[in-house]
Amino acid sequence: MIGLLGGTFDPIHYGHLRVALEMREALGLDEVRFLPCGEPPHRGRPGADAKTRAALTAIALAGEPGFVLDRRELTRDGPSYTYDTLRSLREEYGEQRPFCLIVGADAFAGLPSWHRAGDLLGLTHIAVARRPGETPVIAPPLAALLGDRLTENPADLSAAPAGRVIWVEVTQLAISATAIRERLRQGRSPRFLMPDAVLDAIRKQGLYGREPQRALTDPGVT
Ligand SMILES: Nc1ncnc2c1ncn2[C@@H]1O[C@H](COP(=O)(O)OP(=O)(O)OP(=O)(O)O)[C@@H](O)[C@H]1O
Ligand SMILES: O=C(O)c1ccc[n+]([C@@H]2O[C@H](COP(=O)([O-])O)[C@@H](O)[C@H]2O)c1
Repeated sequence: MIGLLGGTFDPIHYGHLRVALEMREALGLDEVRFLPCGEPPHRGRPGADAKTRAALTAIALAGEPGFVLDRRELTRDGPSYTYDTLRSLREEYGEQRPFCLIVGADAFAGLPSWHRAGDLLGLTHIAVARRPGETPVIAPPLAALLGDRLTENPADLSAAPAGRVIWVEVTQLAISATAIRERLRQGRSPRFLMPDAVLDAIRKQGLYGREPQRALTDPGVT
């Protein structure tokens, strides 16, 4: 089964990486494809352009087997609708390969407003990252989409190409790209919230505002 983690990744951080890894383990995914949005459908313009966000994502994934950068949303015109991405993946992998779209609970709550929301579960399973101890609140429009598709058994997902929804408990890391951008803008460090290699690239390219120079050189510490 292929895991699909779409996001604006503006920039990628440990919240994304950790959820991908725990989903891979919990669901026995063959790989997790990270799909940076070209043009995010439901939000304003990102802080960095699509090519840059994808390049930072590539840096973050380097060296982790089974984590793959998928650039297909970057080259499409218009909003990066997940429905179009799933159709494109189906053309590549055929109708039988199980897909599992990975989403955070926040993104999942907004699912009814997505483009062709009613058709998505015909193309993929969905795994929702749940905080430990959290009882998911499912509003009526989402309940209508879900029907009886909820399962607690990962084997139900491997057994079919699409159509089931599972909640997976993941270590909650209260990290958001918004908070990272804000820190960078204010000259505060986002170190340890994201891979050092990603932060180095951000600093080198002067993205998301500037951080102050260190007053002292500290050999061996970056
Ligand atoms: N800390 C986190 N833990 C679990 N899932 C996360 C976390 N941060 C983001 N996600 C999920 O990853 C996917 C992509 O998220 P996105 O790129 O919008 O990151 P973000 O940090 O939420 O960004 P922003 O703060 O700019 O909204 C979404 O499904 C989102 O719910
Ligand atoms: O297809 C849609 O209409 C749609 C609407 C909102 C979000 N999405 C997808 O959900 C993923 C997370 O979105 P975001 O805005 O939290 O980065 C990303 O892959 C988006 O393309 C998709």
